Amino acid sequence: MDEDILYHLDLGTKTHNLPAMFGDVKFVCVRGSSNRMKAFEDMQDICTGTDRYCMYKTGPVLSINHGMGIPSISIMLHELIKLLYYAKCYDVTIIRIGTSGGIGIEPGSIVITDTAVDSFFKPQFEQIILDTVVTQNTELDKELAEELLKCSKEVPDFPTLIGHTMCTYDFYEGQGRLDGALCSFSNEKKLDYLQRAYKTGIRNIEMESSVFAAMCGLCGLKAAVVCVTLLNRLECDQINLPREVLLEYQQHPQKLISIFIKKRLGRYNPK
Ligand SMILES: O=P(O)(O)O[C@@H]1C[C@H](O)[C@@H](CO)O1
Ligand SMILES: O=c1cc[nH]c(=O)[nH]1
Repeated sequence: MDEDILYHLDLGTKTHNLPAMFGDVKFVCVRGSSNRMKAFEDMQDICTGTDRYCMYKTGPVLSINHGMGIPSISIMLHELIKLLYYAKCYDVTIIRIGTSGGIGIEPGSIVITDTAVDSFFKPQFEQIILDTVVTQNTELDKELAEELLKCSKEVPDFPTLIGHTMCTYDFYEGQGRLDGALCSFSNEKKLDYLQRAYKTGIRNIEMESSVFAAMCGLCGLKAAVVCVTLLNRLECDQINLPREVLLEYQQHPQKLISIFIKKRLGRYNPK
């Protein structure tokens, strides 16, 4: 294309010098909400002309939010990956830092995803392209997951593990919840489903990992998904912890990723 407008990011190849703005990026942290982004970086939003996404950059670290669910993160990833390409970035590591519902593990734990699975526990993402269902691979980078697990030894105050992550299209019935506006199954059916999920190695549920793994894999980006669990779905559906506790939990993956980045940059000084 003579010109490419990254519409949802309010950036473009003719209006912005993308290599000058982003050429040194080595780490991209993506997360759901823009507020959480603000807590991460006290910086000027790069995507000022749009309220779809917010983006902040500190040296080699780019942070961007992706909203909720597969369609929202997918749009952001298309434009972000093109941005990295136009900026001539190389050796980029991309990490989704998120929240999730845990299965059979203590709330506050971190799950580093090895493979994202769908609601049938299959390690795949079904993308509809034109009128064809295209099945894409959802495995994440194993070495990166191990490196992150190693970094977690520096933050022993919360358990961290590697496991499968189930990615759904909905927060309520789609995640086997009984507390939505619609509720079409029994508590027994719900527990049977979640226990079967646990037996296949699934340790948490969220709503973006499958398309994230698939798109990053297809584009050759080393990617990881690191989510804190806010509740144990074998015990409840409602997220009923006090706001302060939830905010503290959300810091867990952030602390881990900050150690990981500092270590990679040779700037980690354990206290
Ligand atoms: O934005 P985060 O990482 O918290 O994402 C999870 C999955 C859904 O987008 C959202 C539902 O509460 O939480
Ligand atoms: O249960 C949960 C908690 C956070 N995010 C989800 O998608 N599910």
